[in-house]
Amino acid sequence: MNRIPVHLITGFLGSGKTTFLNRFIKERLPERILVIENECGQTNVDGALVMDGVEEIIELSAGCLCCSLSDGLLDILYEASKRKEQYDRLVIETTGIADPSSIIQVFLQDPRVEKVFDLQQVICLADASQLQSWLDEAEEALRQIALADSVLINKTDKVSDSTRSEVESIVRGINPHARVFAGHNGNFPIDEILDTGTTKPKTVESPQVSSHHHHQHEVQQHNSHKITTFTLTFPYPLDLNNLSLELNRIVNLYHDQVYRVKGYIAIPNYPNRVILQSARSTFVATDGSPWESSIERTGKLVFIGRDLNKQVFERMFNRYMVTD
Ligand SMILES: Nc1nc2c(ncn2[C@@H]2O[C@H](COP(=O)(O)OP(=O)(O)OP(=O)(O)O)[C@@H](O)[C@H]2O)c(=O)[nH]1
Repeated sequence: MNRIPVHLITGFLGSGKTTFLNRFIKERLPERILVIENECGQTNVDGALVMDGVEEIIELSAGCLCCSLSDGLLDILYEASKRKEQYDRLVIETTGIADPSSIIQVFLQDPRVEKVFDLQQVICLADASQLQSWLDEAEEALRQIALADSVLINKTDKVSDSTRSEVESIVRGINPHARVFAGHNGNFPIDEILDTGTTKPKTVESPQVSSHHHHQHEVQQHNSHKITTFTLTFPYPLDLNNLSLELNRIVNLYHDQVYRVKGYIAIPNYPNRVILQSARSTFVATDGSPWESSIERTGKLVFIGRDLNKQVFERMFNRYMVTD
């Protein structure tokens, strides 16, 4: 069954989420896009703007997501899933102060949701003129960048070229795995953005490190923000049955430190890549694209978190490598 593609739009207050969303909707016409707005309190000025150009407006009685974010979202998604013939895509716009991991979790954890919806991208808008100060003030701004598949640096018309490149390097420092685009008034290449994400070959799935370079991983640390991100690569398939216990252990032990893990692995005698991911909660394994016969069955997992020691994780995972 074809699942509904879902795109999560995050970004700090006033960064241009709604402006981008409006462009997105116009560009994807005649697709029907269901928009879920996560506005605290007011429902909602943005809603009217966003619906402009959408063929069908679906009223969801479950109401606004508000502050009990994930619970509200689940109800809304259950309701939206009953009417899935009425739209082609789902876009969720979060409030500026949301920590996206709780929303990502909902898509990974709930089997009823997972069956119908496919969270394909986390897209983060960043205001080029404000990002530095938001990062200094708010942990959520940092997480939004850290967890994004694409970061759209918006409002470049308001800054000099040098500020713009400074902002770009801050973003890349926090999240070296994201694709970074710069632009203004929400004007960004939608098709390229839709080609990023955990399940997209161009980003996580494409083995950028060849299997001949075993264990040469990058370790990136953005010093002022202490976000650590590193990639583990596995030259061989992994024993998923036994690894699962280890994954549960990671979730329990490192709950406060590991924000996001995403990537794919090979498991012995299985024809497809297995996509593994977690957002501060249970790991979820789903079916990925088939292994082409000419390609070695390797794996790659990206970790994003705070003060993580890569070697610890490397040792944990390497125990489950199946080398024969
Ligand atoms: N100068 C300039 N203004 C912009 C740009 N993009 C958006 N704006 C304006 O910035 C303001 C905020 O844009 P929104 O799209 O509402 O931002 P948002 O992230 O949805 O805002 P919240 O929902 O309040 O967090 C609006 O007045 C937009 O017209 C841009 O690239 N340049």
